[in-house]
Formats: sequence, C-alpha cells, structure tokens
Amino acid sequence: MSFASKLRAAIATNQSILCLGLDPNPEVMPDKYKTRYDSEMKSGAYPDHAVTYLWEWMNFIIQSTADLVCAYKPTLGFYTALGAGGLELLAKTLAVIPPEIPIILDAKHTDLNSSTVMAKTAFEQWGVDAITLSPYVGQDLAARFLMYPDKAIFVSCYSSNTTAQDFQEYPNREQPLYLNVVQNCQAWAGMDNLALEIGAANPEALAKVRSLAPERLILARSIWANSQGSGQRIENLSAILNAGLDANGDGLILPVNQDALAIGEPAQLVRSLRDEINQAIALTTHQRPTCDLWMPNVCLLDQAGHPHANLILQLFDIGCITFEETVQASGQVFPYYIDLRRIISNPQVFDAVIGTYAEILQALKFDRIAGIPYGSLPTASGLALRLNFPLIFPRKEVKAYGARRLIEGNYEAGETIVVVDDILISGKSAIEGAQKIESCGLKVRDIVVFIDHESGVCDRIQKSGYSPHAVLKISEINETLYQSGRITEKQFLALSHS
Ligand SMILES: O=P(O)(O)OC[C@H]1O[C@H](OP(=O)(O)OP(=O)(O)O)[C@H](O)[C@@H]1O
Ligand SMILES: O=C(O)c1cc(=O)[nH]c(=O)[nH]1
Repeated sequence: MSFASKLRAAIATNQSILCLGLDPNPEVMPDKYKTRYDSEMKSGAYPDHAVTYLWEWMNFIIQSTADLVCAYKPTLGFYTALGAGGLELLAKTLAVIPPEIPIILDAKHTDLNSSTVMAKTAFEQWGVDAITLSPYVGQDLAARFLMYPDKAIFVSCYSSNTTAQDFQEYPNREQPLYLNVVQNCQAWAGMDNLALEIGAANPEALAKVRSLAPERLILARSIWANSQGSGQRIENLSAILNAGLDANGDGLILPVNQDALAIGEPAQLVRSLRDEINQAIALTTHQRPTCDLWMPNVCLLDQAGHPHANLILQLFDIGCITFEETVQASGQVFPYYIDLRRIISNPQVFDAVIGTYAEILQALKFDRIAGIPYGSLPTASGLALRLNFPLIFPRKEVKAYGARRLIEGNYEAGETIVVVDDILISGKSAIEGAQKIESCGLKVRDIVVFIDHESGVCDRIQKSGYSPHAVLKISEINETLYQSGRITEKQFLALSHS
C-alpha cells in the first residue's frame, strides 16, 4: 500500500493526526529503563546491552500507542549516534511497528552522492514509507527518492530554531527563502509523494506555507515549544490548526510532545492529546465559512521551462496521463492513456484549459463553435460561454426517436464552424465530426485541440482540407513531465514512441 493510502487509512482508523517520534534518546529515558541503562553503561563492559533497554522502551511505546497515532517517526540521528548497536535497534524497532501504520524516517538527508543508496536502504531494506529531506541540494536529490512511486518525501522547508531565521527569512520577510522552497519543491512531485515539514512553533510561518500549498500534506514540528500550561496549549493548538489545516479541515499531521516519551505510561497522554486535537479540529472547522473559495494547488516550475509547464503538471497530478496498456479507438494498444475527460472535475484546471483554447480561437474567424462528443462537449460549452459564441455539436449516433437531428443546436446553412476536440490521435473523430457538420451545409476551416499526439496526425487533418491548431504537442508534455521528475525514463520513452 502506498504511503498516502496508508496514512489516510491510519488517520481514519485511529481517528488521529498524531505522529509519534521514536527517538531513543538516553537523556529523556523513563527511570524504569534508565537506571539499568546507566549501570550497564557505567560498567563499560557490554555497551550493546545498554541498547537493549532502549529497545524495551521503544517497543513499549509502540505497543502502547499503535491505536492512537497515524504515523511513527524515528529520527535516524538518534540511532546512528548509538553506533552499530543503534542500527540494529532501528531495525528491531521498525520490525515491531504494525504494518498499517506508516513510518516516516526523519533523516533530513542532504547528500546527493549517497542519496541513491540511502533511498534503497530506507525504502527497500528498512521498508519505511517516507523520509524527510533537506531541500537545498534541489530536485536532483529528491528525484532519487521519488523513483519509488509508493513512497513519499517530506521536504524540510522551515525550522523553528531561532538561528535558522538568518537564512530562512533571507532576503526579507516579504519574499523569504523558505517560501521560495515551498513554492518550487511542489513542482517535483504530486500530492501523494511530496509533503512539507514545517517547524511551527510560530503559526505565522505555517499559515504562509499553507497559503502557498493549499492541498499539500504538512507535518508540523515543534508546536509544543511555547506551551507552558494547558490553557496556553489549547490556545496554541487552535492557532496551529487554523494556520495549518487545509480547506477541508485535513492535510496536517502534528507531533506528540516529547513528554510522552519521557513518562513511563505514554498511552494516557497520547490519548488525551489526540482527543484534545480532535475537539479543536471540530471547533476550528465548524467556525470556518461553509462556502470557501476553491484555491488551486500551486505547482511552479522554472520560468524558463514550457509556458504551460504548470498546467501540464496539474494535468498529470489529476490523473490525465496514466501508464498502463490501453486499447485506443483505433484498436492499437499504447502503454499509456491520455484522459482529458477528467479536467472537468477540477474547476481551476478546467478554467486554465479553456483559457488556452480561447487564445487560439480568438485569432480565428468563425460563426459558431462545435464540440466533438462526448469528451469535448464540456470544453466547447465553456468556450461558447467565455467567448460568447453560439454552440452546436454533431451527434455521435443519431437517435431513433425525438427530433433525430445529426447536429444539435441552431445554425444557418453557409456559416463557418470551428471544431473543438480534446486530442488528435488518428484524427478520425475530429475529421468525421467536421464532415458531419459540412454535410449539413456548414463550412469547417479550423480544428482546435488541446493535444496534438503528433506522428503525422496534423498532416492527415490538412489533407482532409482542415487547418489543425493545438495548445500542446505530446512531446512538449513528455519533456516537461520528465524534466520535472514526474515520470521515469521508461515512461518518458514510452510516450516518446507514441
Ligand atoms: O483522433 P482519434 O483517433 O479519433 O482519437 C481521439 C478521440 O478519441 C477520444 O474520444 P473517444 O472516441 O474516446 O470518445 P468520447 O469522447 O466519447 O470518450 C477523444 O476524445 C478524441 O475525440
Ligand atoms: O481513443 C483513443 O485513441 C484515445 C483517446 C483519448 O482520449 N486518449 C488516448 O490516449 N487515446
């Protein structure tokens, strides 16, 4: 199961957005383990035995909280700091985490050279579901981890540490570096594979991140740093939730405060924290306006890329391009499918797509717009409304009852019609649609599509007497997806041989 599905299931089953850090830090070890640990360490004879007490402690925490949290987050540094025994401890700890609870390895990995092997060890050997990464090596680092489609990365975007402000807030508070990181890293992968990690002792930074990443999963850190008494904790919690929850009241995971680890019986503390958070979420979402403005997810690529790069990524993210063997209308089997029919369920993408067609249509001369059923009827309707032109459409099949019209809508013979379709593969649908329209005494000059699948289809359209226009070529889409790390080389090659 993928990280994203596992996390959703764990949140639903345990009714919890709590992520518990599994950090075998001897400094905060409860007394019942610490006394034995210290005496073993003092004896100096068997330091590996001392690790046994850390293991007992970690195991106890997991057994006590597995029905109360949505994820576990071991911090790699605590394990490596213990030497060889620490890595054994990590393996043993991971092995007792129930498989339905996702594991986020807090590695803050930052070295490009070791990233391929780190990804292999973390995801294949240790079997963790997600890993935290430092952003500053850039997309190349992330790409090594994103080769695993069922796994996820958490990009560490903001630290609560005071001295980190010198870098994060550079060059000024209006356009700080960390918001640049948030904006840019979202182009590296879709929602299920890339989340953000934010130190949120101060909810202001969290709110800014949320406004730039309205739909991303955010792991908030250090949220308990400024909470002394319970009143202050509830106040802070409410501010964190207001700042960090997405428009649906989701998209946020919160840490368990480290006190839970230091006390001998963590279950009670984690349970009451979970319940407190759930109550606060209910209150926060209840107070929000019921009719919210729908905000797009921002996913920016380098401005030097394709002018429609962001739209291409969004199309990919909403599932318009899938890689599985699919029979085409022509009977051929392709190793992918382009399903532009999904656009209509995402108002922001739909609007952007209509805008790109509109730019082309505005330069053409015509009296009416015709959409090719069924896939292109919503788009043609959107264009008719946006450009204020009348709409018609040729039926796929003529009905044996009712008006039995081949062309629906009103028109006058001799008028010029612009044909709108979503994709040209063989060109058959668009050409046949245009011919139906012409058979009713209308003229068709231009055929406008969103995607030209290339391989000579535009020549075929021209040979049939029409002028083809496309917003995008399949090769441009392929290049952008590959450059952004959305698709693998194998998928790139599959689309290149289209
Ligand atoms: O260039 P072509 O080889 O004709 O392929 C492209 C056509 O195929 C799809 O429609 P489809 O036949 O799947 O029908 P639908 O729009 O009703 O889903 C698509 O919407 C195009 O109209
Ligand atoms: O029928 C096809 O050939 C076809 C249609 C479509 O919308 N997308 C695609 O990849 N193929």
